Amino acid sequence: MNVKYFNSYESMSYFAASKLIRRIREIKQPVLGLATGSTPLGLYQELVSQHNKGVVSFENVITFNLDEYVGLGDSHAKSYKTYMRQHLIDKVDFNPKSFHIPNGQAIDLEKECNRYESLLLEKGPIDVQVLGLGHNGHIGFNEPGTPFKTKTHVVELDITTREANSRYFSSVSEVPKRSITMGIKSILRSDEILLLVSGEGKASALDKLLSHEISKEFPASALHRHDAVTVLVDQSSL
Ligand SMILES: N[C@@H]1[C@@H](O)[C@H](O)[C@@H](COP(=O)(O)O)O[C@@H]1O
Repeated sequence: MNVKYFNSYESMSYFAASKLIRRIREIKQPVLGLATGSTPLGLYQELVSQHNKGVVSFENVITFNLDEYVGLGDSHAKSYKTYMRQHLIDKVDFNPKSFHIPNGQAIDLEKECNRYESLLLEKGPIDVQVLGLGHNGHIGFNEPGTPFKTKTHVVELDITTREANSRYFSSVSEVPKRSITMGIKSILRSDEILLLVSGEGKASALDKLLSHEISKEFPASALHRHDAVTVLVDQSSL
């Protein structure tokens, strides 16, 4: 695990964007794994800005998002699908058919998880997977206790996760109780992983990760089982 420290959120985001752009230009049909939350917003802003300058095209890029809330989808302002459209997909020359995200409104959630996992296997492996870090060490929505062998599955969200994410909703009771997330196994299949760490209160999660203790009680520790992980730390925010 390679760890890089940055003095500002902007420099971390710029570095991450440059890395993705390099890969997009190297590979004929790049497959990116994307995250939501506050952390990657600067990265997406930088990708859009570089696209507007003509530095990068997303025409041939395929993307897979990590997760989606159960019950939310196209028409909901707080769905991760809407987030991705607002911050990246609708702002660049992206082929909408190449953007994949679990369908949180599927009637049969188990079937939806299997469909998403099969699609990942068919179109993958993911060339670069972007991750954020939850305060409790979650990656995607893989909460503490998730076995490392899990594939795309339905999760009961921790109350601490719902509270942390309630800032996007009018109250914590509006935050869905479940989500669909790529599993830890699905994430570890990626060729390369970029874990972005930014935000108040993330210092203890980062310390835990860097202690190298591997435990399913701290999902991000599974990343020690992958040999191409870079952790980008925005020191100014911790
Ligand atoms: N499901 C998302 C994760 O994909 C995200 O990486 C993490 C950190 O969020 P933030 O970047 O807002 O701190 O928590 C959320 O719940």
